[in-house]
Amino acid sequence: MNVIEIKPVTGRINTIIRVPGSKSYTNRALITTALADGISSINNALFSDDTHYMASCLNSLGIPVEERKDTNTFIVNGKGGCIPAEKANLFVGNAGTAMRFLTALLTLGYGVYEIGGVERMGQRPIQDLLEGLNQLGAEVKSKLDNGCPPVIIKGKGLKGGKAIVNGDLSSQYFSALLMVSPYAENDVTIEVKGDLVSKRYVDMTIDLMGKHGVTVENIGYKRLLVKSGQRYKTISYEVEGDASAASYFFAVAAITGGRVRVEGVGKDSLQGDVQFADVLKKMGCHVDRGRDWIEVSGRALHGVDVDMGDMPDVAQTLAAVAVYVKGKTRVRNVKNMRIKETDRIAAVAKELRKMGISVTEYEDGFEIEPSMPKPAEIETYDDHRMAMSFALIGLKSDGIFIKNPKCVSKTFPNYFQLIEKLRG
Ligand SMILES: O=C(O)C1=C[C@@H](OP(=O)(O)O)[C@@H](O)[C@H](O)C1
Ligand SMILES: C=C(OP(=O)(O)O)C(=O)O
Repeated sequence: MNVIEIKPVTGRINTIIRVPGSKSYTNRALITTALADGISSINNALFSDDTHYMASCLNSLGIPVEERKDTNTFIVNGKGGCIPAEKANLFVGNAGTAMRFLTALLTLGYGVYEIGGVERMGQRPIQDLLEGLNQLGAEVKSKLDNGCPPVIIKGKGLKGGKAIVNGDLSSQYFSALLMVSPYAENDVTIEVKGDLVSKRYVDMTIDLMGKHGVTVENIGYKRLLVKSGQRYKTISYEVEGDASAASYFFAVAAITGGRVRVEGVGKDSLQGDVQFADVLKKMGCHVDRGRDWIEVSGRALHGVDVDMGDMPDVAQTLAAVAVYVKGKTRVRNVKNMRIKETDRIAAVAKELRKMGISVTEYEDGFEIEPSMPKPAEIETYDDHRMAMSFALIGLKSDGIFIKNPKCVSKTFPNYFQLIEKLRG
């Protein structure tokens, strides 16, 4: 495991950058185009661990996915709702979307399938999705009976009907259910028990399904209705830039007092993480938006008290910014950060404390009382977002080292090259 030092920037940063395609849209599109009948292309796709796991699983299932590296395109030869393989043992690393979406996809097959991942994947809950699928007539279970992967799917087609699913852990369960529902024998009604977390990801799913000509009725995130018999049309799909990836560059502007325009994601994006720019605005940054870009300029900043329930993946980015502002920052309503790549609330608190910063940990978030960070070697817990966020702190203070920086390959393989390029 190697370690890199992030050195402070010297001059003022004033730059334009383009971030890779969205992980969430790329992995959704791999599923929906696999279900369409014939050739689709996914352009400006993200090429990273999470999307490679998804693509290689589809290939193992007999659904050909070709990677064109020169153009960041996936060419998918969809099988119209059929899963050619009758047996497969799939590995998805720590890709939550691949695990959840493939579990649902395989209920449409006829065969026996197993999906597993790295050790941490074996601690990330999936029981609510399994119960939802079983209510729709599937036969899926947690192999070790602990509500977590590996999962076993005895494919026999999906009947449809009504499923009542807890909304408080992950929106990915709902995206997974929605994407396969048109291929169920009967109409599907999904009832959300409690309040749904990460709602914007469900909007993204419905939006992409719409691009294929499939409609979903969303009744206030309480009931989701999908008519059976709808079929995904093949598409040539342009993936927009990844808003979570963009957050690190907005934070660069905020922390260093510079100006960064990120191209590839703009004012009409449905990605919840674009709201990170609004949080920075609340802290005192200047924010501009165009059709295909968002620009942040740093100013003197102050702490905020924010609900990040619609953007859990950028709460760590905010933690890095919070170190350099005046006054406390409180992040709320992101309890499910604890079940992601690591327990992200505990990890943020522990690593900031190493730098001498005072942090209060809550069940649903954290509060940071800023002070000048002391030199520290930061543990990243194999969490790409720990590595990417905590590196930002090093752009303004000496002696910040990041352990295992390669873990950024989960969603952003060239992250550190882009950060280095900012120095000009
Ligand atoms: O649907 C998606 O693409 C995602 C949903 C979110 O997960 P939860 O719904 O589990 O919060 C997010 O954290 C993840 O990175 C991607
Ligand atoms: C939580 C994340 O990923 P996933 O749940 O898709 O593994 C993430 O990318 O921050």
